[in-house]
Amino acid sequence: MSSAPTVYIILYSLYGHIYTLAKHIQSGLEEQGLQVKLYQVPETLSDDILEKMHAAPKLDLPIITAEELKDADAIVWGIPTRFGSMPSQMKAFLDSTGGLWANGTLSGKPTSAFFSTGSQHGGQESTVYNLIPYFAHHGMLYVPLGFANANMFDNSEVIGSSSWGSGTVSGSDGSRQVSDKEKEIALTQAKNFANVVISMQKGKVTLQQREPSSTESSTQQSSPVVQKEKQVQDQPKTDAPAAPAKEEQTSTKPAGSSTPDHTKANKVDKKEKSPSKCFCM
Ligand SMILES: Cc1cc2nc3c(=O)[nH]c(=O)nc-3n(C[C@H](O)[C@H](O)[C@H](O)COP(=O)(O)O)c2cc1C
Repeated sequence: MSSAPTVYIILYSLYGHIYTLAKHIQSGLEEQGLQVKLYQVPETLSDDILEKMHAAPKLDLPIITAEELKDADAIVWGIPTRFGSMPSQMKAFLDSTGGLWANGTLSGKPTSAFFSTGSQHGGQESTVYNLIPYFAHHGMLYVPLGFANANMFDNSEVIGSSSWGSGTVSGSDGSRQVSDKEKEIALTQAKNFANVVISMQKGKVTLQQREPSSTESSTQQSSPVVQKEKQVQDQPKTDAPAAPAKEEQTSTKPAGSSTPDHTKANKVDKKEKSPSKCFCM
């Protein structure tokens, strides 16, 4: 693991504000020596509807697929607010990551996010609340911004951002552009996030050097589905049938006996052997 970590910035941007912020996040990450790839999530609205919404021309960015996420060392999400929440385009993409969840593919990857709202109090913070469950379920490591930039204490003008991530305020008609202070906050977020990603990479290398065979298990936890399957595979196979439940009830085994209770073990065994069904691909 000698090359620089690769960060994916994955965004949805209808009027360009998130894209502008993304370019600053990208600069901040690259300044710290990271490789960055920008992607947009698939559009779910028809051209007809997009025209009625006065959407800007589609961004010239590759469209991300869930499968591609496995190649990212870290992921930063760019999210414009919709009714205090994330847009359905972003949610639809995140909902397509069930297969990755089942395999624990994203577990342990650092992640962060930045936001855009039309108004100052339009829900940058509530938007992130809808995002964090996805990170938690995947086992991703969410890195917030904190109050890491002095502009966040400046109340003399409208400034987007919160402790959860940098942000901009586009104005209700989209005419306000990302301000210099918001750009500075985005840069701070990117640099701090880059430091986390770099530190984690160094930690992984150190672990690899110490215990080469166990790096995988010590740095990345597999998902419950994978663990459950492994548990079933690892269980000793026995041809002995489970003892009848009646026997367990009438057992006269003395208290404190060190003899293993096979009756009980067999009962658990039987239960565990019915593999869980996964709702994902
Ligand atoms: C359907 C819809 C719902 C929106 N809901 C909100 C909202 O709840 N709060 C808010 O401040 N802005 C809201 N906006 C404004 C967008 O957040 C704003 O256009 C966006 O952040 C601009 O980012 P972009 O230029 O990257 O598309 C909404 C816009 C649309 C189209």
